[in-house]
Amino acid sequence: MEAVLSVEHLTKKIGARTIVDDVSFEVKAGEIFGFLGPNGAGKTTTIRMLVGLIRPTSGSIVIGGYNLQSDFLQAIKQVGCIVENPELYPYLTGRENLEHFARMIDGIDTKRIEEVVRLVELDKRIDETVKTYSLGMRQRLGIAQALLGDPQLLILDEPTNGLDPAGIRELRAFIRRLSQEQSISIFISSHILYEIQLLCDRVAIISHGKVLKTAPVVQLVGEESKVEWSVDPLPNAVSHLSNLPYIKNVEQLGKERLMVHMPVEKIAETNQLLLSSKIQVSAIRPMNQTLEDIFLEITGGEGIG
Ligand SMILES: Nc1ncnc2c1ncn2[C@@H]1O[C@H](COP(=O)(O)OP(=O)(O)OP(=O)(O)O)[C@@H](O)[C@H]1O
Repeated sequence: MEAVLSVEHLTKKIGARTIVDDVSFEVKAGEIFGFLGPNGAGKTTTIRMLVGLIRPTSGSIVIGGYNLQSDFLQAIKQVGCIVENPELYPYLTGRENLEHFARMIDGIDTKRIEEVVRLVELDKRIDETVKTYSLGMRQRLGIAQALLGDPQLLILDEPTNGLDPAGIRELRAFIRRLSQEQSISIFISSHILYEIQLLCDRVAIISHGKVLKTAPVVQLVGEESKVEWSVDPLPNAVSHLSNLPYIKNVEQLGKERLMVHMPVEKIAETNQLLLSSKIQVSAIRPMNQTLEDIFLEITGGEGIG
């Protein structure tokens, strides 16, 4: 699949500190790509480089085939973004805000404004002042503004920050619809693992300025599973399970309960084996592994900030 954004060996040093350290990843056409890391990991600094707000110390950024360093204007035309909060004028209406930003981009007519308003589903409220909007509506107006120039890539920095759970759900559904209905790739940064897990196709995990892993979300979540087993007698079960090559870890939870790190597809086979060894199995509960667990594993137990 074609890459809409290609980042290679991106590094940003500020003074003696390396804030972004040799970061490489690709965002493919049509995908929702998650950029996941704790506070202070270097996400915003990376995004500020992606949209040309600050210069990389080294490395390259290619957007829609254009190199950001050597072909800045063409490259930047391919991107719509909201870094931190969308900048909106509260005393103007939603439409007036869009008209204002449209004046700064060549070739945006009222038809395009109507289109983006429909896309972000603000038709009914677009002629009201922004100060009457909820935070979720402001976010959507910000996204409308980012979409004005019909970009190939939309970059959203922590878009759910400050939203309530209903607002987060709404924004998630909206982003998914946007990705399905428009030919646009979406890059979302977040420190909320659950968000990325629910929304993204692929994810890069960043910590201390370095990308630790890039993988499809399903692969990450599927790779590692925890299964809780209720067994009796427990010591026999532990010794049998510990000898199986596909079992990574066996943790004792209670007198009869074990948490076993294993592939979900091996549950039936393992159950047979325990039963044939006269071990009673009274319950098997696969736990939903979250990206949080995976993050902790990759970073060797470091918190998520
Ligand atoms: N101009 C700067 N001068 C010095 N340090 C900086 C500068 N900009 C960022 N940093 C530091 O670089 C680190 C990464 O910051 P960045 O904002 O990119 O992280 P982040 O992953 O976006 O986290 P957050 O979600 O908290 O914004 C932080 O420790 C921050 O204090």
